[in-house]
Amino acid sequence: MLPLSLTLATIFIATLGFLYWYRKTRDKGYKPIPGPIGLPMLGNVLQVGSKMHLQFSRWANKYGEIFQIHLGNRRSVVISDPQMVKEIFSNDPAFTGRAIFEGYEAYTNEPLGIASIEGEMWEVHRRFLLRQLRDFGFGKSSMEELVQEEVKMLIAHLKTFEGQPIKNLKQMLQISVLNSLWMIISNKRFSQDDPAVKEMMSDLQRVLEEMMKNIIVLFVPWTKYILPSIKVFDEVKAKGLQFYIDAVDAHKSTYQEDNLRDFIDAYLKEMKSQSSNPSSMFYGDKAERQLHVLLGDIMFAGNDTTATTISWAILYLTKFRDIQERIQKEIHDVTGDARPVALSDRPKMPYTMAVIEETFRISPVIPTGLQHRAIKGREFRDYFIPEDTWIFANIYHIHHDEKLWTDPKKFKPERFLSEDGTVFKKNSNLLTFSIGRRQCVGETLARDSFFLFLTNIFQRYSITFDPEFPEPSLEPVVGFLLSPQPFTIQIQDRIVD
Ligand code: HEM
Repeated sequence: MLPLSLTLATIFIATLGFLYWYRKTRDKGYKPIPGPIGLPMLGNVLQVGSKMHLQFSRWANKYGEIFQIHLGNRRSVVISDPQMVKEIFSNDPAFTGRAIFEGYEAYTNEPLGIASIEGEMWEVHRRFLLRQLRDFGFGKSSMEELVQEEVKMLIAHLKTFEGQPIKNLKQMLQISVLNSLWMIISNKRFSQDDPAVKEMMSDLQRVLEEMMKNIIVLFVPWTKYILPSIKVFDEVKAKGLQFYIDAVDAHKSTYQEDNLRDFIDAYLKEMKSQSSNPSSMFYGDKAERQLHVLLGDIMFAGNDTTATTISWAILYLTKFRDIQERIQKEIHDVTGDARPVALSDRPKMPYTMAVIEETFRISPVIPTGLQHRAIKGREFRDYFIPEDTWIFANIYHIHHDEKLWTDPKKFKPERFLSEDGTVFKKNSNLLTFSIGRRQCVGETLARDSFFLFLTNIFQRYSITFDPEFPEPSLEPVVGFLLSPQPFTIQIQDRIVD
């Protein structure tokens, strides 16, 4: 327990802080940001509970388009109007910061990578990563070819389970998506049965579970002194880091300037070209450590998010057989089921595109986005957002808001189609990948992978729930991501070889 004097001192400082901010806000004529009252030191953490997206939605219904809470001592604002999210995340660079979580860095006391840093290091690496993903042309393969190769392997692997219950489809998808990412990064893939990749997956799972169990440490850092230590995290972090260090070392020893094989080679080239420029972000040992962490960030951000989203779509199509059959008809009409579905088929497949969009809407896997940090105090519309405030986009709420969607709880792809059902219509209220200056850098890759996996799996197989196992509910499992309940399926081959 904390001594009483420390508790009182903390309450005193928090109260002073609040009064200072309140006076500043009132004196300048800013509108106060409404929100629930919290407890000293913990703020609103206990009210948030384990289903943050649902509590954020309840508060949005009560307080409106912007509300304020405290997560421990972190002042946070939550934006629940899509237009406002676009404005705050797009216009002012002051809102592009990220909170640094001490103790969670890969290299102690050195914020590196891309997803959890800010400032020049972030900006330069974000630009570099976007350029590499956009101009992808390492080795001989295009991005589409790499993903198609993984799709083909997965389809062949699934065939070995025909007539049997398949319990671990999500894990198979995770390995396939991991492979396409790892091919881009490191020109290597793993087999579905590779023990190393299975160990990597289960390590990642352990870290996420541990993080979720100890999530309060992120908001109230002093709780690390009273909670069980985050040992698993440290242990797995060291192992994961070593994996990336080994991959970079292997590339360094086989690097050839005129034969760039993958993302690691492209980064090494940039480092070489900046080797006499100490002010460059690609200079020296620090850049090499940055590369290790960057690789981890890309794998972490890209793998589970994409595989979980595809699992959601497979769950919906298995539950709603009429939608599955309609997709299969569209695939047949376009390809004659005589060749794999390609990205260039998309314009001819409005219904499939609508199913993909509806999955992104109803099951956004990162339901409250990644929080931004105000690097400086700034006016925003009629409000003042002080320095160091966290900013959340209330994505799940926006995607389920009855003011924006009819029957938001229903899986209804038609909402993304023209009235006669022939034209796919985007909807700007969809914020699955967030928006603005920190918007997901992997959106194109994720969308391409989703389309290729989904269409080619359903071209080849019809999927039903295994009758021996209970049908899953559509209620999400809330963890680091919003995931579907585990489900067991059977596949029937639709194509005679
Ligand atoms: C369905 C799949 C995916 C979803 C739903 C998703 C969603 C998101 C969201 C909501 C953010 C936070 C944006 C913000 O802070 O405003 C983000 C950031 C990020 N995503 Fe994705 N993502 C997906 C796939 C991928 C893939 C395949 C990659 C691989 C390249 C990737 C790489 C990243 C990175 C590096 C960031 C951090 C960007 C930054 O901080 O500047 N994501 N993603």
